[in-house]
Order: sequence, then structure tokens, then C-alpha cells
Amino acid sequence: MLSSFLGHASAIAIASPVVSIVGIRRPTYGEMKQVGVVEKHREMPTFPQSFPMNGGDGPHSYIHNSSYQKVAIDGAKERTREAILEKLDLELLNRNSDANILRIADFGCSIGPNTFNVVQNIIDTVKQKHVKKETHIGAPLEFQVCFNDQPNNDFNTLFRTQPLFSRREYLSVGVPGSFHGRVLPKNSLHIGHTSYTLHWLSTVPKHVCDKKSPALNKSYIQCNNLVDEVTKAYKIQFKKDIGGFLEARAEELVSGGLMILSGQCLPDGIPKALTWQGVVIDMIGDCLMDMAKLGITSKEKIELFSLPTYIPHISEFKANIEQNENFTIETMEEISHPMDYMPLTNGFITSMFRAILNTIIEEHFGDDVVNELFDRLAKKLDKYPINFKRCKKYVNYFIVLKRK
Ligand SMILES: C[S@@+](CC[C@H](N)C(=O)[O-])C[C@H]1O[C@@H](n2cnc3c(N)ncnc32)[C@H](O)[C@@H]1O
Repeated sequence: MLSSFLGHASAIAIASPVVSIVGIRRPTYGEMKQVGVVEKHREMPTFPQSFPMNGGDGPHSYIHNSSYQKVAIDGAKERTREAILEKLDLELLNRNSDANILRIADFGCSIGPNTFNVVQNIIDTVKQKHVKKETHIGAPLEFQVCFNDQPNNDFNTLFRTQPLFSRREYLSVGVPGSFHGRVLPKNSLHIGHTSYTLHWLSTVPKHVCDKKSPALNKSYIQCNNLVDEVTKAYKIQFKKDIGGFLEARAEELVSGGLMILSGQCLPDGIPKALTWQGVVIDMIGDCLMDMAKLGITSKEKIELFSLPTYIPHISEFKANIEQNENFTIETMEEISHPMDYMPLTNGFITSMFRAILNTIIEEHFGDDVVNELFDRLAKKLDKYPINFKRCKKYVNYFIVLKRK
């Protein structure tokens, strides 16, 4: 099962007990792991709370390694346009004292270029609507764009690489801070957007790195839905975080304002371990274990490490969204990722995951580990190529909420 899933032909001895959920065995390298003897309880690690994408504009930066996200955002472009044309009433501007200013925010914007494309599409659509004279605003419409991300996001690169002022139709503001809480004044926002962000948690759930806890995520570095206690801990944290995100947006958005959400979920009943993304992260964990055996890092450090990310199942995600009664759900669609049906190269996969995980790996394991880890990942992928046809696919969601 393992070999066919990964497209790898040779036999592999299973050294540790196989974890199962609803009859599905994890068909990855985890089965080969020698699980260490539980050691004396240690203090819970203090995780940094913010892990931006790799900054700068070098070969490993998010700028040059975010085309997977870009393709999905481009795929949602027309839907975003339709949502604004159909659901946004520009009369809402007349309720403000600064009636000619339309404020847009991209939450978790990273360093571009995706955020610039998103914002331009929103502005083009609003302008089209405005030209159609659907508003009585006298003064010319002005756009203010609030670029939000964590304070240690590379805002310098973001602003250095944004379109030149002469070609830009908006004034920009950087808004550093966690989107799990308020980052903008009350009743100040007309259109909010976020893409590929909500799976980032505010923190690693308590207990998954606690050696005394049944929720210890012992041999994995992610929630791959294979250990019930771990999954439960992640679910609780996710619910809390999405709740915080929506509460904050409900305060910031004006009545009638729109919040557009896109990103990825798991299909119901499918564990992350069976998706190609889940396999890759389990492989990264295994590369770390290989490095621990060579003394480059330690098994203990790995056990104290879990990613603060959680991909919810689609119905769980929708149920969490529906909890907030300040919004009407205008659109809730599942769309496929345009790259779902093309096998990605190992180089592409390695670069994409490096751009996303570089910061957090560096913070926990030290910068000397990063190059070696991703070199090893590239080699492991070459040795055990992913069989994309056998992997389960994520579901992409496109959601439009309107503030009541
Ligand atoms: C994968 S990137 C997505 C970037 C961009 N939205 C896109 O679609 O290309 C996720 C971004 O979310 C940001 N992020 C994660 N948690 C956040 C939080 N609590 N508050 C603000 N930004 C956050 C990360 O720093 C990162 O820049």
C-alpha cells in the first residue's frame, strides 16, 4: 500500500505500530519510524506566534514560489468580480462621512505578488460598478488598501515591489497584527479579502507537544488526522481562531460590506495523510528524523515541534463560519484547483514548501538545518515520487459573506 501510494517499488519493513482511523492506515514513511521511549516530562515549548512566508525576493522567497496559490486566486477572479457586481451596494459609502473613500483590506497578504492582483481585480470591478452610476457620490472615488499580515512579515519587500504610484489607483497602508483580532477601526472597511491564510492557527494547540498528554503528536509534525486526541486539540484551536477572525471582521466591516474568503479544506472523511500535501509534510518530518539519527538535530526537538496549521474538513469549516450570526452567507462554493490534474515536479514542491515553512523551521531548529532539510526532502521525493493519481485532493472553497 505504501509503495503504490508513493509510486515506490521496493518493499519497506514496518517498524512501528500502525495508527489507524476509520479503517485507513497511514501509507507513508511514518510506518517505518522507530518511536522513541517516552522521556521525563519537560516544559512545554514556547512557540513563536508568527511565521510569515519567506521574505525578500531571492530564489527561496514567497514572491518567487507562490504560483500554486496564484493559480487558485486567478481561478477565483471571475467569481470575485461577480460577487462585487451583484452583492455590493455602493450606497453604503453614503453612510460614511468620507463618502468618496472605499477601503479594501487583504488579510494575510504576505509579500506579493498575489495580493496586488487581488486588490487590482477588486478595484477594477468597483470602478466598473461606479461608472454604471449605481451611486450618488459626488466626489471622485478614492481607494485605500490596507495590507495586513503579522508584524514580522517582510513589509519592506511588499511595499518596495508594489506597482509604481503612477500606475496604482490606490493609496496603501501597512497593517501589522494578527487577523485573529481587530486590526482596523470599527465600521471602517468595505471589502475584506483573504486567501490561503485561515489554516494558520494563532498557536500550536496546547498538549500536542506535551509529553504527558495523550494528545502528544509524538512522531508527526502536523495534524494528519491519524491520532484522535491530536485532531481534537487542533479542531478546538481552529474553531477558536476562525471565531476570532470573524468576530474581528464583523466589527471592522460596515453594514453591507463584503468579506471574501478562499483557501483549501479536506473533503469530508479524508485524512490529511492521504493528500499529497499531507504526504509531503510527513516526509519533511521523516527527513528531520533522519537528521536526528545523524546528530544534526535531535529527536527531542522534533517531538517538541508541531506545525500551527490545520486544514479542516469542508463541512467542519462551513459549520464554523455559520456560527457567526453577524454575516449572511452570500456564496459558498467548492471549486477545483487548476493544478489538481497536473503532476507537480519535485523541484516545484520542494520550493513551495520551503517558501512556506522556512521561517518556522529556522526558528525551531536553527538556520543551519534549513538547507540540509530541503535538500533531503528533494532527494526523498526523487526516491519516493508522489503518485498524484492515488492521492486525495483538497477542496478549494470560495466564500462571500455580507455584514448584516
Ligand atoms: C500562504 S500565505 C498567503 C498569502 C497571500 N494571501 C496569497 O494568497 O498568496 C499565508 C499568509 O498568512 C499570514 N498569516 C498567518 N497567520 C496570520 C495572522 N494571524 N494574522 C495575519 N496574517 C497571518 C502569513 O504570515 C502569510 O503571509
